[in-house]
Amino acid sequence: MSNATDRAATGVADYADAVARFRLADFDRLFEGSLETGLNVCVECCDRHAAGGGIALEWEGQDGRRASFTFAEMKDQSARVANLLAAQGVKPGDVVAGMLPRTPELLATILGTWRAGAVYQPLFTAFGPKAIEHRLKMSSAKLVVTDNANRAKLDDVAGCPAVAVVTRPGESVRPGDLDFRAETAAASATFAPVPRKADDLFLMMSTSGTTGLPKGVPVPLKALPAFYSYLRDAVDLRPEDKFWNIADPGWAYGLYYAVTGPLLLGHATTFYEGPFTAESTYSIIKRHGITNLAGAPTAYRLLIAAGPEAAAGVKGQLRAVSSAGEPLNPEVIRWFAEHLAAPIHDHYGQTELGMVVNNHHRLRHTVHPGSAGMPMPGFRVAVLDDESRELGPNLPGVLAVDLNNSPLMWFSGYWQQETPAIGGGYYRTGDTVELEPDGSISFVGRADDVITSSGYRIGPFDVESALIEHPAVIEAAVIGKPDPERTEIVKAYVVLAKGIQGNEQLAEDLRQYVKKRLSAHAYPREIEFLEQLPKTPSGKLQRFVLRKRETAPDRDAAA
Ligand SMILES: CC(C)(COP(=O)(O)OP(=O)(O)OC[C@H]1O[C@@H](n2cnc3c(N)ncnc32)[C@H](O)[C@@H]1OP(=O)(O)O)[C@@H](O)C(=O)NCCC(=O)NCCSC(=O)CC(=O)O
Repeated sequence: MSNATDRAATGVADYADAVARFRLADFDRLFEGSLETGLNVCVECCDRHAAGGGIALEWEGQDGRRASFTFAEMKDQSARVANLLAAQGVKPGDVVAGMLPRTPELLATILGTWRAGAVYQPLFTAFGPKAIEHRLKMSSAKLVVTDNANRAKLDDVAGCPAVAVVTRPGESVRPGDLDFRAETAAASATFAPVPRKADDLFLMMSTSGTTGLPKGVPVPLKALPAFYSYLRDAVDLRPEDKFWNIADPGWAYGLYYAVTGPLLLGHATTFYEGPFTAESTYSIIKRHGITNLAGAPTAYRLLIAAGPEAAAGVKGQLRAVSSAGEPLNPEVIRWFAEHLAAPIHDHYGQTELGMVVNNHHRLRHTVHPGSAGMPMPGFRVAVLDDESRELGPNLPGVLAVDLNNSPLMWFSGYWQQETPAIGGGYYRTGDTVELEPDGSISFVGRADDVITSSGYRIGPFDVESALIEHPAVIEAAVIGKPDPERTEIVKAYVVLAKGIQGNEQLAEDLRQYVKKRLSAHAYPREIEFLEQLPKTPSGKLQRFVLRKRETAPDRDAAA
């Protein structure tokens, strides 16, 4: 299939019309293969775009080096990786984990895994051994592809599978590890893509809940039409755009929409390997001529904090900006209009769903500042009360997906776990919202204890478990404390072992402990020492009491 058909789909369209005309079968003509009889994700995201000579990846390293990679080059690389995997005994359906920064080798690993018919599992490079071990155990991954900067974290992982290491110049790999560069250079550049079907998996994600460790989210091939739709209808990715999604492919928004989605549309993606700063972000937008940008509100608020002068150099350059991961403040929308002359739209989704409620850039409907938008065509959502009755406008309830009327829905339950969120014909998101009279959705808050910080979903139980492994800690309770920049920050209340005094040095030790053991992004920025934690008579932790304490107006006076 040529890109011409994809291109014909772009251009502004009426929202109601797009909803009325939605047919799942229309996606068949967008793919080379068929979800019913078999397709290969690497073929759809890479091979079928190779003949046109187009660019698949624009990459910029931490040191300012830049390189472009065509679809044809990535096809070649994917075959070499697939041969490496096959030589290691990886079979279709097996899981291959990647713990790499945003490099060309990361993209080759993802595509090569798909080419072999295997399942790619992301491991965020900020994870520590505890987060890694849980995920590798959960997925039974057969191989981890990483670099030397992250290799040592696997030493403490019980039952770690085989490891392939991507070296930088001058580096070597330790005995027993595979040298990714040497192996792929020596491997054949042909590998027949393995066809898979609608219910076969191609990604294994994880997501945090209130209780227990993160759950596995298996993503089947039938998610591809939903990922395609989001890029086309909400992001409005057009052939002439230069697209950059700032999110890291270690998470859903990055993997679904900085990798899978754009490549499915035959569009180049952009990887910047360095850490986020306002300065580097503006300079990449300028240097790469970015016209279509996606990311989390925290990133946008950090751009705003750098001031209007920093934005002046790219004012008028961004045609469409998409925001996901946290609710977007109306102030950010106003600032982007004034200082960047850019429309920024809020989009709502979850790892379990992909993006489902959006202020679409391509589809015409009213956009209210502060609203999450309208359901993407192919999804029907409802607002439910506690008895799963659908509520009318202006009543708070839980946002749910109507499973019988959502042909794009692909999630059918967590990996090898009960999924109480699914039942009675609905998937309940756990987010509290209100339906507006025009059918749009306004976000109210989270219905459980899950923390939203900087666009990351963080499970309090995960952080509490890491804290109590520290010898000084007896008990811990973790909540999200409202924060103007990061939506919430992780705050921990800690009960110390007998005889140990809480002080700033110990608080810093605990922060570093969680950063190293669990993850660099999930550590408690604030720590308070308490004599005891609020609990029910049966001993159940009452995080809501602590949350109330944080939001009480006289909090500072009382402290
Ligand atoms: C907005 C940001 C760019 C801001 O970056 P910052 O660096 O300021 O903050 P951060 O929260 O990322 O990082 C917190 C700390 O972790 C460190 N850190 C971050 N990444 C790291 C890495 N790869 N390796 C080692 N350390 C790392 C930082 O230096 C920082 O340390 P220190 O604090 O010491 O300085 C980023 O938070 C971001 O990209 N957020 C969006 C996340 C996202 O993609 N969300 C959408 C999908 S969520 C999703 O899909 C999941 C779901 O919803 O289920």
